[in-house]
Amino acid sequence: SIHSELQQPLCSSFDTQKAMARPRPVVLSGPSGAGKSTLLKRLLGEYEGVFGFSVSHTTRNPRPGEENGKGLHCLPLYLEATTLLPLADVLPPARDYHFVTKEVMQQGIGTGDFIENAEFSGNMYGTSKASVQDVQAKNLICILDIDMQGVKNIKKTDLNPIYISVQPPSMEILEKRLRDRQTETEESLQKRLDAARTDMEISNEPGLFDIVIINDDLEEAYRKLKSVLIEEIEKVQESNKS
Ligand SMILES: Nc1ncnc2c1ncn2[C@@H]1O[C@H](COP(=O)(O)OP(=O)(O)OP(=O)(O)O)[C@@H](O)[C@H]1O
Ligand SMILES: Nc1nc2c(ncn2[C@@H]2O[C@H](COP(=O)(O)O)[C@@H](O)[C@H]2O)c(=O)[nH]1
Repeated sequence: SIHSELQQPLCSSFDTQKAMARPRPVVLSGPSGAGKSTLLKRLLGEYEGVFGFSVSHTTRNPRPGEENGKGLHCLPLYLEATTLLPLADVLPPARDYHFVTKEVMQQGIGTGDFIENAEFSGNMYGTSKASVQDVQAKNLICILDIDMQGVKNIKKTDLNPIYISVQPPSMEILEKRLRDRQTETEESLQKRLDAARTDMEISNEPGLFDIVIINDDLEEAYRKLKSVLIEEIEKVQESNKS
């Protein structure tokens, strides 16, 4: 059961004074394949000791190289050690989860262990209270990489994150990226593309996101991501000095 991981009270009941001092979390959303993990990998690499990734729970099967509960990294590590190429830059980033059964997930939802949960492409996903608390306890900027249902549910909490949407330049390019990533079956790919169409439409709803970043040129998208986060980054860097 995930219940044992959750000893502390939830973020929605955090002490207000402490919450004021805590860095604002970041919600990163957008279609599967838009490039969220790619951008996050760079961000976490450039700013060590500033961000912490909220490790979600999911009922989907792990992809090759994905491990239980580690966060965000590049794969495969053994290859990185044996090559001169900067593989971290050319391989897709692996984003880890707590991989659990449906029963465990449902039990956790039932006992109120999740801030939000959603069904996406036939699998369950959720952000546990503990995953956010673990990061916030270290005074780091907590990053939640979640789908649109998650965004809407987080809006009902008092987490008060910065909301960022990462969008592909077009459906055609998204499909190509997802196919080239070689992580999905045809069925899963079609489900993700269906969800992407809705996501692309909704993302421009006024007030939903603080910024919508079109990830066409990666450098440009990364520059925009940094610019929206720099104030919060500098606050954490300042407080790390003291
Ligand atoms: N600007 C870009 N130009 C070309 N390819 C890109 C760009 N950004 C990301 N990619 C590639 O597109 C694929 C999807 O990116 P990534 O895995 O980061 O998406 P994601 O949004 O995290 O997807 P998911 O939600 O399924 O985890 C990867 O293979 C990545 O290398
Ligand atoms: N609502 C939530 N959505 C989540 C969570 N963790 C991941 N996700 C989203 O799921 C899709 C697919 O992810 P993948 O790893 O299977 O490609 C993607 O859009 C993620 O943002 C979560 O805890 N809650």
